[in-house]
Amino acid sequence: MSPLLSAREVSIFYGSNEAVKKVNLDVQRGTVNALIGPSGCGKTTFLRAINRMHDLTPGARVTGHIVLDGQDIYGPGVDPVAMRRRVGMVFQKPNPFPTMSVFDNVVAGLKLAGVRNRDQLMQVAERSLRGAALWDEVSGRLNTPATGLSGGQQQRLCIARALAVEPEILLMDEPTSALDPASTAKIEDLMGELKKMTTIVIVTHNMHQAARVSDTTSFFLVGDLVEHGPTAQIFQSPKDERTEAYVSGRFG
Ligand SMILES: Nc1ncnc2c1ncn2[C@@H]1O[C@H](COP(=O)(O)OP(=O)(O)OP(=O)(O)O)[C@@H](O)[C@H]1O
Repeated sequence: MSPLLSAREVSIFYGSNEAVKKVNLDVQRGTVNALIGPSGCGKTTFLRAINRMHDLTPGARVTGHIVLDGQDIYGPGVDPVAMRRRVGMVFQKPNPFPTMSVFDNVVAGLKLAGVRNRDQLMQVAERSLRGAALWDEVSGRLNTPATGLSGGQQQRLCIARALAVEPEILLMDEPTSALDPASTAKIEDLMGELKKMTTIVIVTHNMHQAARVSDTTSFFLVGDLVEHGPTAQIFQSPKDERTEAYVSGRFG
């Protein structure tokens, strides 16, 4: 099957600084893909390019091609707002809409798209909250403020919010780095279920996490994609000695 996402010769510049250098990467449908590497190597920069977030950063420039399900997202005539609807994003720190209830947070994207039918919104809210393994904890408090949830619950709420609009791909930028170990474990457990619904690209600093949750791993080093392959191979028998040094904890 053709990959869901193909990056071809993708370079990303901040002014004259080339933070990502001619990256080629394929992501298969229904998989979890981890981006690993030391601080400042370009993982987040690459992730954000998949959502055209650099359009909003003054001085940032993306060259090359990122093809999502057959469409070059940087192609002429592509509307970035429409394109971003196909891509979900979960950030490092949970960022629920603070003035909204749990329910309104989950269905915010649908409401923005004009859906008003209460039954339909309820169905989507339940499906998304179940998908994010949060339903049982919040089904009795859907109309209470989202800010009343714990940090881990807020992050799963953000995952539910992303799932509600059925993204083709879900980008997660260190989604557990602000969470305690129990909440982290819950989100890691969730990954296997999430990939039945969508395709995931996750940036993580935590190599154990990458090894636990991902099918493929990409190792970045100062802007280069040094090695990409099945996670077991990257961690147990990497081909490049720099990957070997990193995954065995000798630097980074
Ligand atoms: N908005 C920005 N403006 C200018 N330079 C930036 C910007 N964002 C990132 N950079 C630079 O681009 C390079 C890659 O940064 P990036 O945040 O993508 O790395 P990272 O691998 O995600 O790091 P970390 O693991 O610390 O989050 C770094 O040299 C960083 O300083």
